[in-house]
Amino acid sequence: MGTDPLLSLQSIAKTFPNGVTALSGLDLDIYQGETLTLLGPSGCGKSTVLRLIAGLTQPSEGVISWAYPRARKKLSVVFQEPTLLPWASAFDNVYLPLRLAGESRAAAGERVMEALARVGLADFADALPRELSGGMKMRCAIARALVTEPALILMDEPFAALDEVTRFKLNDDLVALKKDLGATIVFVTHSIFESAFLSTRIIVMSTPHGKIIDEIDVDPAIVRDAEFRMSDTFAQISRRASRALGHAVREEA
Ligand SMILES: Nc1ncnc2c1ncn2[C@@H]1O[C@H](COP(=O)(O)OP(=O)(O)OP(=O)(O)O)[C@@H](O)[C@H]1O
Repeated sequence: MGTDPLLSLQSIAKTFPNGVTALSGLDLDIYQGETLTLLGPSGCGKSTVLRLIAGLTQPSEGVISWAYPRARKKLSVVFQEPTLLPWASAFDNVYLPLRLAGESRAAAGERVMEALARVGLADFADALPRELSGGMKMRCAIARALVTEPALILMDEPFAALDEVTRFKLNDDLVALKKDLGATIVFVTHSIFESAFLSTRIIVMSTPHGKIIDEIDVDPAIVRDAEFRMSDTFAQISRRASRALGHAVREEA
């Protein structure tokens, strides 16, 4: 991890036109190569942070500064819903961002197939979304996010709608992908175990206004495998996150 942040959110406030203040006075640095999770109760502002970073909404106050101007262009977002085009094949869904960037199908083909292979869908390039399971649809959405070779991947509860076994599998796959790609990941989740498994840093947020109430560093050198899930370290991280989350929910009550 470098010492200079890839991006910095400084004194960020976000008040929506209906008067709801989702965030105020938020300071957060995101470092190159980390897997940062934003963990917190529903409504504490996690998605708003992600949407601000993605440029899908603008802060009411404060600034988001990037290490280099191109960095903000090299990001991809994965949402909870895979949002695939129902009439298009897995190949064409993954090709979409390249098509929108003006690339021909032929020129993009190899990269599309490579992205599908990375998520284990090489044999399903011609399948329509309705022919894919929930987990495969999400893999396809991840392949679509990877195909542009982003430096930063923003993931908003991507596995929340999946059953636990599929979720574990996709967590494992994300760790492998991350090792391969080295991209920076910002991951929003409600799940303590998911955050403990994936993260190199956990930011625990609370209501009101997205207050950061704990920050948990997890050694990036830890191998995130089945053994890690059973380890004391994993239990310690989970306990600390759980305690912080308990405070977050009590503050809310
Ligand atoms: N477009 C919007 N207009 C008005 N209020 C909004 C809008 N988007 C979010 N909010 C409000 O801002 C607050 C933070 O919402 P946000 O979706 O960021 O929380 P979250 O932590 O991601 O929640 P969840 O885990 O349920 O997705 C909530 O009170 C929400 O109702």
